[in-house]
Amino acid sequence: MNAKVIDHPLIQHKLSLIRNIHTGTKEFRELLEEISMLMAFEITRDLPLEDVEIETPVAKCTCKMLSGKKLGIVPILRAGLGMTNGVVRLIPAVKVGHIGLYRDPQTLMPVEYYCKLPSDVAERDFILIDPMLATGNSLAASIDILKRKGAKNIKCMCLVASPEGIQLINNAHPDVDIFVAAIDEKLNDHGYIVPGLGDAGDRIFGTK
Ligand SMILES: O=P(O)(O)OC[C@H]1O[C@H](OP(=O)(O)OP(=O)(O)O)[C@H](O)[C@@H]1O
Ligand SMILES: O=c1cc[nH]c(=O)[nH]1
Ligand SMILES: [Mg+2]
Repeated sequence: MNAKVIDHPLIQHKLSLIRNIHTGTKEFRELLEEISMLMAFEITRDLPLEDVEIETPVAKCTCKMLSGKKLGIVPILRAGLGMTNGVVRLIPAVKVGHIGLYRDPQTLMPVEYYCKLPSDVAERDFILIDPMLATGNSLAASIDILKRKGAKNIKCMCLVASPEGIQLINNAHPDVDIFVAAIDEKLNDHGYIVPGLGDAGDRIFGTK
């Protein structure tokens, strides 16, 4: 299974606060941004480094810096926006694409309404961002879009996943690694993750 649970205590603590029905919009947003930053720290741990010569106030030395690998992040609208700033704060020069999808409540299938990606998709490694991986249909469709445009190296960053969603991505896109803060128990009859955190988009933007 290409799913890794990032079980750092700080992430787990903040996730529990986020799940709480009594956590309001302001706190929800702040916590989600903090968790995103912590998750991005782990997801980027294999970024390549190169040697550079640096002169400190004391001596010259050989140090490590990022080798300049081209990276892009792609939040899936709307809820993915809630995890974007945390990553951008960690990687300030990262290019940001957007894929707009909403899940039809009857069919649970994604409906695409927007797509704007960096022009050099084929040259970049991507992190797709969406807090909720429920049926997996939205994430699978987004991976399809990125691959059709030429992306070859895609990772996914989700806050909470269902076992069903992870299975679907593994079957459809076995080359794609998924990083999550938690794998919950199941989906309910309406395709919501149980226990989950409710509707992530509504909780981030205060629309319900
Ligand atoms: O795995 P799935 O079954 O496809 O469900 C997950 C999708 O549902 C939510 O978005 P939603 O459709 O509510 O749109 P929103 O972000 O605009 O609220 C969530 O942010 C995912 O994109
Ligand atoms: O539990 C879920 C499932 C889909 N979308 C959400 O925001 N939450
Ligand atoms: Mg929603």
